[in-house]
Amino acid sequence: MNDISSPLALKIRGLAKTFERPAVDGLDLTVLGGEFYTLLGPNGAGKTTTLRMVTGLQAPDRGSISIFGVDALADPIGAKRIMAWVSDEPMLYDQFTPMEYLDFVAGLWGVDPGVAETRARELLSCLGLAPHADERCGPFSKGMRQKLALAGALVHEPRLIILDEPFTGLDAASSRVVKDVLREKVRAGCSVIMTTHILEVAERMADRIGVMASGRLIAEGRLDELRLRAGAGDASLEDTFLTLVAQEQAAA
Ligand SMILES: Nc1ncnc2c1ncn2[C@@H]1O[C@H](COP(=O)(O)OP(=O)(O)OP(=O)(O)O)[C@@H](O)[C@H]1O
Repeated sequence: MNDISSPLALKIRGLAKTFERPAVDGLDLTVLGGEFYTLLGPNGAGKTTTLRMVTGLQAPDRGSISIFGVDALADPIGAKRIMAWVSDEPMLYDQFTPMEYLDFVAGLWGVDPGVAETRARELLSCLGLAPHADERCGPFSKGMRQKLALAGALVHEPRLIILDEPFTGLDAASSRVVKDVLREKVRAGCSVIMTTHILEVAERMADRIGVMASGRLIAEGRLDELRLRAGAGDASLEDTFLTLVAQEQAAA
């Protein structure tokens, strides 16, 4: 049952997926409207599998996923209309120029062509791709492709933006630009959930940080709350994170 007045950007309950072993193991996770949420965890913790289930790329074994009150399992198209997914290996059409790509993606979402063109130019400008707007994407660098994928994900003005490792392979200038665009989106009321291994990004950008291990959320909160939880005093996020994961492994 959809409840589109829900203030929760993302509500995951009892989510589970097993491959050879459980990858996501009864996960409960909530992202508030207007919140920047960062998901941390060691390799294999189940972060990407979680996001792939949220975006409909992987079917869960059990559990529920609601996006602003839209049941993402019962109404995947309704859910996709209000979210964006940026994977760590974006698929682009090499023969398209950025403007053609954005026009194509906007068309899939039924965005009015005039509106789409304005948005496309704004996004390319914000992301520093305006000088390449009419060049074919084929020879683009990884960073340029990553930024164009982000533009493509934002062209239908989603309310929830989901990113898997968006800063991997970006140089300092590109990282800054992507951070600025995401911050601006959150200022405008969007919600973001993002995985990263770059703890400094989580520390600087996240309203709340969730730490996953073995398919479950083992800790969640603001950095000061996580420090308290880890008994880590004024330790860095890296120390706090490593302490939390070690505590979980010791308890397992
Ligand atoms: N399609 C798949 N088939 C089999 N096993 C899979 C598949 N996808 C993920 N897994 C397994 O599920 C577990 C969780 O993987 P996942 O990619 O979700 O972790 P992650 O936290 O994103 O890790 P990383 O930080 O390394 O990206 C791992 O053990 C992984 O090998």
